[in-house]
Amino acid sequence: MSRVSQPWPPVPVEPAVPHPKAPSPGTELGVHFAECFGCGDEADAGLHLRSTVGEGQVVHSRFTVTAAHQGAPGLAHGGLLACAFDEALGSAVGNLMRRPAVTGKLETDFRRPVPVGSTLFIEARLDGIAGRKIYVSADGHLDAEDGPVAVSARALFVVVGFEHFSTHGDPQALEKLAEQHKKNLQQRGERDWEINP
Ligand SMILES: CCCCCCCCCCCCCCCC(=O)SCCNC(=O)CCNC(=O)[C@H](O)C(C)(C)COP(=O)(O)OP(=O)(O)OC[C@H]1O[C@@H](n2cnc3c(N)ncnc32)[C@H](O)[C@@H]1OP(=O)(O)O
Repeated sequence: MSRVSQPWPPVPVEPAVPHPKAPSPGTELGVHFAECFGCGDEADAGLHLRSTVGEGQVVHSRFTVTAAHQGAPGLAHGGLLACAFDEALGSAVGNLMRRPAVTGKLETDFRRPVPVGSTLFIEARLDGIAGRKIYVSADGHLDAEDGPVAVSARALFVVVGFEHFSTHGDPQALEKLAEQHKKNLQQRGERDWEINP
């Protein structure tokens, strides 16, 4: 099987213009939900991924691979790396577009092994939007922002209504998420999001 990839985005798109109230470059984004496996500080074995807004339509994320993330001895599990990209890409979509969206499709290219103890620096970017479909991609650099690319990913996020989470998820935990979001905005001196942006 070759690494030659299909055109991306796979359909004609409009530029994915960040929301006028999107956090500005340099903003540390904080945890979006304390129990989130990707970023939550209450998820002990989680990835504890941290993200910062970059220039343009980019979010920079990073996480350090621990023994809890192993597949083969001393090496990160590929599924966990995919999880990190899901989180990093979702963070770019949620924070820059300020629209609730879920992952519809996520593909990963694993190019180099990622050892325990290494830090992956993930640069995620918005590639375009077509109706409710938001296309994003990311590269994960080993141990430095300009380190060798170990993993790349592409994903489609689909914009959903808030009822997606209240209908299918845990409404009580959803309140916790809303509180966390408010706290993050207050810490950044910003106002709350609009439900209908
Ligand atoms: C608000 C402020 C935020 C503030 C700041 C928050 C920060 C926030 C950080 C979050 C960071 C966490 C990031 C983790 C994010 C997850 O991990 S989300 C969890 C994993 N994903 C899921 O559970 C989704 C499960 N799937 C579903 O619920 C439904 O299939 C979907 C994706 C909502 C789509 O269903 P639907 O709404 O009925 O829409 P549907 O017509 O089927 O699809 C819409 C379009 O997408 C296309 N499509 C859908 N799936 C696919 C696919 N797999 N392949 C190709 N095309 C597809 C369809 O063909 C269709 O295209 P068009 O016909 O419009 O051209």
